[in-house]
Amino acid sequence: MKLIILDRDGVINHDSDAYIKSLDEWIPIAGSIEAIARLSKAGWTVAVATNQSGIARGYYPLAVLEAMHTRLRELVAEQGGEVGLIVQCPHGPDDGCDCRKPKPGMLRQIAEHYGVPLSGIWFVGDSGSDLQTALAVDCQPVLVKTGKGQRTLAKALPAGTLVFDDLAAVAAQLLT
Ligand SMILES: O=P(O)(O)OC[C@@H](O)[C@H]1O[C@@H](OP(=O)(O)O)[C@@H](O)[C@@H](O)[C@@H]1O
Ligand SMILES: [Mg+2]
Ligand SMILES: [Zn+2]
Repeated sequence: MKLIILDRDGVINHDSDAYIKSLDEWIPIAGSIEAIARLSKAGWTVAVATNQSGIARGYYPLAVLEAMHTRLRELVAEQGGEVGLIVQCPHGPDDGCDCRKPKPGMLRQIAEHYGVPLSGIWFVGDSGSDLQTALAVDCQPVLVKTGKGQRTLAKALPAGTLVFDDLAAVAAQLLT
């Protein structure tokens, strides 16, 4: 199966250093919804792995997070595509969970859900933590320049990291 895993904030939707705390603040990055729909219609399974420590920090309730993901699914469905499994880590940095990136627990959960190995699967993110998460389970680290991507680019990247302007460019590469 053709599986790609996406980080959410800074890849699918705009990110903020003040967290994305409401449905109104959840704004898709130009081309990202269409990119997910294009991949999906071409037979790709598009999963999402997202840290959401704002839950643990009390910035927004789980219901708001779920409303954002419902909106994502609706927008992609309007383009004829569908979003696969969305996995989130609601924990804080000090909670010692196994799912908060750069730990690879969410990627492992997605792989187990679909019954596929993770090796070589593209994991698309905007932060260094996303790249480290990919490397931890032999995924292909992919950086986009949206969100925190430019900041991440300013530092050394792991060898072999693929870099694209945005998710639309990632999809264009995979669909050529
Ligand atoms: O990029 P993904 O994983 O989808 O989501 C990132 C968000 O959960 C937030 O993660 C926070 O990091 P801390 O969780 O406070 O270290 C900050 O980077 C926020 O700017 C950001 O909105
Ligand atoms: Mg991100
Ligand atoms: Zn967690």
